[in-house]
Amino acid sequence: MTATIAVVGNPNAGKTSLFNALTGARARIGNYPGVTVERRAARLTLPDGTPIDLIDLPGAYSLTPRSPDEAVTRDTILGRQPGETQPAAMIVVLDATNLGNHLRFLLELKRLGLPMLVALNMVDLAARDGVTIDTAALADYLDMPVIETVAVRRRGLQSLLAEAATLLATATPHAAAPPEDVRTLAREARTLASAVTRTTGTARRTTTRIDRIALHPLFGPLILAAILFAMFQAVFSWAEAPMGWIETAIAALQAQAGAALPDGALRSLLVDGVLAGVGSVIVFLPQILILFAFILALEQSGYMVRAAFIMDRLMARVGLNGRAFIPLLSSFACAIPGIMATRTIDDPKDRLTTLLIAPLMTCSARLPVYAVIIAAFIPATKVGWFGLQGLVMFALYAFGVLGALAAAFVLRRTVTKGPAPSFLIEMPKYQWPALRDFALGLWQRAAAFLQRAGTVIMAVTVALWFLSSYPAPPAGATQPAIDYSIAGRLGTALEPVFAPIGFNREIAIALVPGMAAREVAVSALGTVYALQATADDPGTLTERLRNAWPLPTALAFLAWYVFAPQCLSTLAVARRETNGWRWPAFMFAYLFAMAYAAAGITYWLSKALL
Ligand SMILES: Nc1nc2c(ncn2[C@@H]2O[C@H](COP(=O)(O)OP(=O)(O)OP(=O)(O)O)[C@@H](O)[C@H]2O)c(=O)[nH]1
Ligand SMILES: [Mg+2]
Repeated sequence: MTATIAVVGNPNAGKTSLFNALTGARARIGNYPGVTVERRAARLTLPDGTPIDLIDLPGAYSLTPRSPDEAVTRDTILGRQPGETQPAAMIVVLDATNLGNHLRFLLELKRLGLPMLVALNMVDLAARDGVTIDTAALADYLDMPVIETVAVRRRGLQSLLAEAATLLATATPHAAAPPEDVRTLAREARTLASAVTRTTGTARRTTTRIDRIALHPLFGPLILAAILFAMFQAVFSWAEAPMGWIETAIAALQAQAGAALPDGALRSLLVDGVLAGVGSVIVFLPQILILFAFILALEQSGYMVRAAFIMDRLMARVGLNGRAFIPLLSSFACAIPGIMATRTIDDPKDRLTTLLIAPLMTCSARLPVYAVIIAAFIPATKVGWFGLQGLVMFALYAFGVLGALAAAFVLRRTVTKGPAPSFLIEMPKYQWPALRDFALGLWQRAAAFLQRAGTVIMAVTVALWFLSSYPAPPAGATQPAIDYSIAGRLGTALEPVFAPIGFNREIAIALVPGMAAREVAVSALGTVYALQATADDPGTLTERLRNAWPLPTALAFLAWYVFAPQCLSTLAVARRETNGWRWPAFMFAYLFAMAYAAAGITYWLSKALL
């Protein structure tokens, strides 16, 4: 059997960066504690030819877990994970700039008696801070190899692997020592750290200086608001040109396919189904990339945790702590990693609340929905310095956040009642995002988006095209063809449910496949309206919507999507994370009620006012 080596250490020490560098894996990294929440393994060959399985683990402070992710780490190290044996050895990753704290966990691990070696990581940042470490003395004291590494620059990896090979070949496990009191270990760690560390006066100066402004009680929140605001303005203004190119390309493809194929079902499937549907989603790639670029920069620079800290006071008002802010901010990308990130929250009720409100954060799949409607109904004028479209987008995100806070407020007083949790989190050091990781992260998101467009969205769109085209209308039919189709009838059946909130039959049709993925609502509208269009109408989806929907309907549709309970994958992940259908069912129900109410209120109010 292949031996396993576990990569262990405190949160944010650079374990996953090291794991990626050693195995070529592409696991998520970020400059804040709690990025990795699951174990992950990859095969690797040591210099002497031995194959091993390297296991990346969630960061932990000790073998006494405080949250579900730390429990995974303990169970893996102790060999308690079902179907797994204890690792043959451990690579303990230490942050060279934070030895005093990180050595404590190492000293605790050492008592287990497993062969160990130390990756003294982030020595580049230590040097920046004027910190040097006497590696030989540290190795001597600990009685194990200590190798300096810079995981993000792939420095020290060869020596690390060579030592790992020697360790596996020669070391025999010691007898385990009984666990030691935490305080004794902490004292030993601090003494050891100061004995091997030389500091010139500049330590952590940069970070402290930036934090004096970034965490300032007045400037802090202003800076955070400005960053988020700039993000939404950028999503609109920077993406405009590339979106135009993609639109032109798709229109050209449609024209070519239309000219090349004879009039009939195949042409309609390709032009009105696949190209109109999938094309209407792909157009949003530039916007999604800009959004992700901002989120990645926030995650990797170290600002994310500051944002959580600034938000803590507001979060406390609704009964959550700042810790919850990180999963919630990740949910701007997608609720699924957001929900998984709640594993780092120690208090179960706090965790459940965060998990239940995560879908209210506007995920990137909702961006196309918002953008289509905004482009169709909100004029591209300027309000002062800002574009009106960007402002509306910002407002929609803000409504999502306010909805989440309101939901948390109510939940914490009813179903997830419990004591107010305290907020304790380590502030990471600021640093520029590593270009390679940044580019890779962006590429992964783009690939995932295009893959969804090519699989789920394409499949659902094609299915919808069939349902909207068949049965074909009888000869001499007077009504539009879609009236006779299965989807048309389904839409007509659902219409009464949605008519009170201003939704028409086409929206009712689009909402059903939109459960698969939220963007599908856009591709579905693209297909449904393309099928309804007459042959000599070359309009885009935007133009078609503008003609077909009154403004109150469009606004109600936006309001619906702020709260929409859709996306089956989110419900499935909620089921997995809460071990049952009870909470996902609750989540669906309360989100549906909120969406319905919000859309209804928006519809009737705007109808009365406009
Ligand atoms: N300058 C520098 N940055 C590093 C080094 N290793 C990792 N980083 C950065 O440190 C941050 C944390 O890296 P991760 O690999 O996600 O840390 P982790 O230990 O897996 O963190 P958790 O999964 O949260 O426990 C990232 O922003 C990395 O880019 C290093 O040697 N030098
Ligand atoms: Mg990690």
